[in-house]
Amino acid sequence: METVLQTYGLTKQYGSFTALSNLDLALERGKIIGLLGPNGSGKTTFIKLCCGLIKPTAGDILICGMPIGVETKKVVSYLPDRNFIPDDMKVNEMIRFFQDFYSNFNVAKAQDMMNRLGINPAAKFKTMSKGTKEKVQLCLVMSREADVYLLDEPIAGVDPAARDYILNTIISNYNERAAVVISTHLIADIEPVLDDVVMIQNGMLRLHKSVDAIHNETGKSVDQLFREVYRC
Ligand SMILES: Nc1ncnc2c1ncn2[C@@H]1O[C@H](COP(=O)(O)OP(=O)(O)OP(=O)(O)O)[C@@H](O)[C@H]1O
Repeated sequence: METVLQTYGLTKQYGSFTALSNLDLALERGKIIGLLGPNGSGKTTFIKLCCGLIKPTAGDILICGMPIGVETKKVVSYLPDRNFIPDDMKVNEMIRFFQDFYSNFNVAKAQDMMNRLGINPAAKFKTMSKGTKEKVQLCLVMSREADVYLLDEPIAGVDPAARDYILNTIISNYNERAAVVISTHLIADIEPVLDDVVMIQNGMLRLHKSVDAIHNETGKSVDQLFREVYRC
């Protein structure tokens, strides 16, 4: 399987605090990868580094063989852990904005996903509930034909029925040449769609394994293993 995202000795310090330490990771195309770890373990830091929003203190990241820059931003689709749509913008305006901004944005796909989720394209963002806002933003991000999707806590506020639809349809039906990285604490919900798991702790890589290997080697679910590894 071809590597699409690779890090070598990736380290990020905020002042004297080390948030990520010497991370060597290779993520493959065609995989949905759960990025797991307790609060403050470095998940968002990792995602922001891969998006080019912050710069590493040391180490390198290659996406599709390229260092982080303009070219990687074209092939990385990023869902931040906070709202990115201006309050007064309507959904259909945001779709046009994405269309203008990203050459790889598939308008029909976005409209279809939003239609299935019952989202009113004429609604202003500020009038929507927390969960609906998350759905709109995820639909936009997943409608880009990207090589790497980086989703930071994508469905924390979404109700369980919509969560199933999102996981089974939107996240599972991504471009098969891509890798989808999902940072989440909703492990039991997301586990059925995951291929691989990356666990980090105090900014260090704790485990990178396929979900099947975890099941076979430990007889445990990822959720059970997580609770054991990170027991307080
Ligand atoms: N801009 C910053 N300045 C200083 N410290 C920071 C900054 N951003 C993050 N940190 C620290 O780096 C560590 C990792 O933060 P990060 O947000 O990557 O964790 P996380 O795994 O995403 O956490 P959570 O699960 O709570 O979202 C934390 O200790 C955090 O306080």
